Amino acid sequence: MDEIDCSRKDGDVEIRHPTHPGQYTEFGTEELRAHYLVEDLFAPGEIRTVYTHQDRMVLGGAVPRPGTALELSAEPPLRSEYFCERRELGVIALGGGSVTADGEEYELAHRDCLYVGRGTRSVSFSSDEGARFYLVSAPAHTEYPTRVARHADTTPAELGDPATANVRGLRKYVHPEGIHSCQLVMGITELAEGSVWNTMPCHTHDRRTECYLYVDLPPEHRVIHLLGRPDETRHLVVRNEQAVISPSWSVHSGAGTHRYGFVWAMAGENQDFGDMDHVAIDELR
Ligand SMILES: O=C(O)C(=O)C[C@H](O)C(=O)CO
Ligand SMILES: [Zn+2]
Repeated sequence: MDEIDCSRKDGDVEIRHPTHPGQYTEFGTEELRAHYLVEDLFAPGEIRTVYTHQDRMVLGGAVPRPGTALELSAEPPLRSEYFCERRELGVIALGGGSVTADGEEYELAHRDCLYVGRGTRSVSFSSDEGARFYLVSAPAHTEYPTRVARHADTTPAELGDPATANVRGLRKYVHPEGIHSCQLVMGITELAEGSVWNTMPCHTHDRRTECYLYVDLPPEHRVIHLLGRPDETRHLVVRNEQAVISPSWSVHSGAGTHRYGFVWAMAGENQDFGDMDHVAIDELR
């Protein structure tokens, strides 16, 4: 296959084009990574963003230096005056810091979530503790209030079993019974010590794109993330704080060489968490 331009830049934003489920089977390791893996979202003193045409989600990382706030701007691909002019934004703090939205400061502890509604003109990030902020945005048709969900106040759904090495707690932050949004559904799943599998048995969801950001993985460890159609899977070897974009036709599951957690975020046709196309383990190939 000819080399393809799968991650061009527009301004400072990396652009990812959608792929057809017939294409990825022809991809080698580098093309798989260039299409589906987001490797370097977090850099000191920068806000980095990746615009995927999969449900037009934007993934980002903001890493403010102590004493200097970083302001989120509307980069050229958005063709808008300010970032949230037509978009909503979910933020997960990785470390303690604050987000200021239209002059209101929200203090976030590690793993807290801030939802920023459409129409918010200014959003900035600051931290004296070296926090990283993970950003996920989707187009929004109306305005919902900006709100915080605290990790400490959210009761996780307990999933999995020690016998299948997939004991994990799933916290929902942005969802129809929690923080209201137009499209975004977002939360965090944390594996128990000794568990390594996420989202197995796995699923696709034909009506949404889903992105995972892996966290809590020591530098020398990796997650083997499964993607592709259930009957023809491929894998990505993923480091800590790297993200994976899963098209609607792709499974999204993984096993780590160590316990870890991951931020999951979806956008698309509906917000029904249970709207999954389940795949039995014996259907996987
Ligand atoms: O551990 C899990 O299972 C998950 O966290 C699943 C994701 O939330 C997901 O894929 C939702 O569609
Ligand atoms: Zn899913």
